[in-house]
Amino acid sequence: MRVLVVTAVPVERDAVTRAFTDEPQILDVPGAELHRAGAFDVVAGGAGPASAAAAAAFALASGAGAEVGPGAGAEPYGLVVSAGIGGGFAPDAPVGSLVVASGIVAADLGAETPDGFVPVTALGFGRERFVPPPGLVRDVAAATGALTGEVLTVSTVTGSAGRAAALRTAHPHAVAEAMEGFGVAEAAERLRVPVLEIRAVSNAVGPRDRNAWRIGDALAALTEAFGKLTPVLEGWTTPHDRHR
Ligand SMILES: O=C(O)c1cccc(C(=O)CC[C@H]2O[C@@H](n3cnc4c(=O)[nH]cnc43)[C@H](O)[C@@H]2O)c1
Repeated sequence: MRVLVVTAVPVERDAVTRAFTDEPQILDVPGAELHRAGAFDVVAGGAGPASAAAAAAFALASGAGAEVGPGAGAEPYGLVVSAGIGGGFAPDAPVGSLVVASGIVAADLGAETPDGFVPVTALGFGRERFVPPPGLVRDVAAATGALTGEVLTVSTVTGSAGRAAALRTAHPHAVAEAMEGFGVAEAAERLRVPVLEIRAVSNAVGPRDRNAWRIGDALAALTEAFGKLTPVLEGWTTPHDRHR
């Protein structure tokens, strides 16, 4: 099974491919540059849900997921993974920890009203959550030592204790936030490809302190996690474990 991984920035992409090789094969497909390492095609699609959705959609539609060669079928990608660094909610997800999303949630998609934030579904359209395959989430977490919980997709990085508290009140099962997961999930859903989100925690969600971000440590944790994924994916039986 070929896996598409979507990161925001090139250093995250390279942290993923480094788990397998120092010299990934580079494939230019319309709208995306795929770095191929083993079963993983990795694209740095840009920051934010819109960039991530566009990059994921182009890569998925490119046909690059089709295996070629003797005995191979024309299989599309079997899994899409939104991956990178992220902010962790204290105390559950400390800096340096790894998170696998049990739910991928659009936390700021909706409307502000005098009574507070109203999610898009309460407005009568759209969706606010994708649920990755539960068995795969469990197995990836077990193999990598990751925590599981909801990962919020936000368009604005949280920068205050008040906003962090409000997000946790609205999403009590949230353990992390990042900016791409929901966009990747939207693209994957259109082709009925299962989706995962894996985040290495580089900073705490809360008052902005860019100097405290531990990006190098988080990128190393991401590399280590992807190095442990191959046996998990080889043992995964997709039809029995679909997302909802
Ligand atoms: O400055 C650098 O060297 C650097 C290296 C790697 C990545 C970055 C980024 O800024 C990545 C942005 C990416 O990270 C996610 N992220 C990380 N922390 C948070 C957060 O607290 N809240 C939301 N998103 C976060 C996010 O997915 C960004 O797209 C810089």
